[in-house]
Amino acid sequence: MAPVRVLVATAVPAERDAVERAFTGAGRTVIAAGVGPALVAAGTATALTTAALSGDPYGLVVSAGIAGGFAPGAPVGSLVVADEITAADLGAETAEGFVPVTELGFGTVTHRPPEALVRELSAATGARTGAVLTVSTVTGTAARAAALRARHPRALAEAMEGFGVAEAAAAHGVPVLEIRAVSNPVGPRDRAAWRIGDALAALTEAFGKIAPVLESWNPYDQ
Ligand SMILES: O=C(O)c1cccc(C(=O)CC[C@H]2O[C@@H](n3cnc4c(=O)[nH]cnc43)[C@H](O)[C@@H]2O)c1
Repeated sequence: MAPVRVLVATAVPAERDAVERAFTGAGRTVIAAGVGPALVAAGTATALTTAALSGDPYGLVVSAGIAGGFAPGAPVGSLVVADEITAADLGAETAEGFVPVTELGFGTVTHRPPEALVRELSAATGARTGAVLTVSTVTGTAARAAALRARHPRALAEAMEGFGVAEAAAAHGVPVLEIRAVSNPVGPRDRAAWRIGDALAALTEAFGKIAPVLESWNPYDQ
């Protein structure tokens, strides 16, 4: 069986380049589709549609990049593979607190990557597995971090694109993964302390280990 074609969607060129350093070749595409769920969803959907129309569709989509990590589960420098990709701020604020769109009768807030593949990638890379939240606003206070953790006790990391990538993949019936290297703790804002270089190096190392796993992955073995 031929390997599935893989589309990796990152936010910014530095993340794209970090992935491409270890993940290139036939059937592998890495794009920098922009910051935030809407822009990355548009870029991912466009790439998926173009490939499908050309008769060579992708069989797997991966959201990848750096992220904030929730303490103590995901320290700076660690790697996270999502077993759940959840939109954390898609809903309504009410007097009783946040209500997700699903409770308002709309859409979805969670996508689940293929379980067996998540296990294999975690074994190959040493990554932690858990929920990765998608937010439109980077958390900047301890109070917000605590509120997110209270609503999502399984959350290991937050980033800004995973759910957008997953929505585009779901619209095409293609499975999705999210892989994040932690550059900063989720909490009080200290942008100068983000360890971006270390996280990008961890991302490159991870994709070197991920490549052979995806090469031999059978999508019917979910
Ligand atoms: O300035 C640079 O050199 C640089 C290199 C690579 C990436 C960046 C970014 O700023 C990427 C933004 C991207 O990172 C994710 N991210 C990282 N930490 C968090 C966080 O604590 N909360 C939410 N998102 C985070 C996010 O996906 C952004 O798109 C800069």
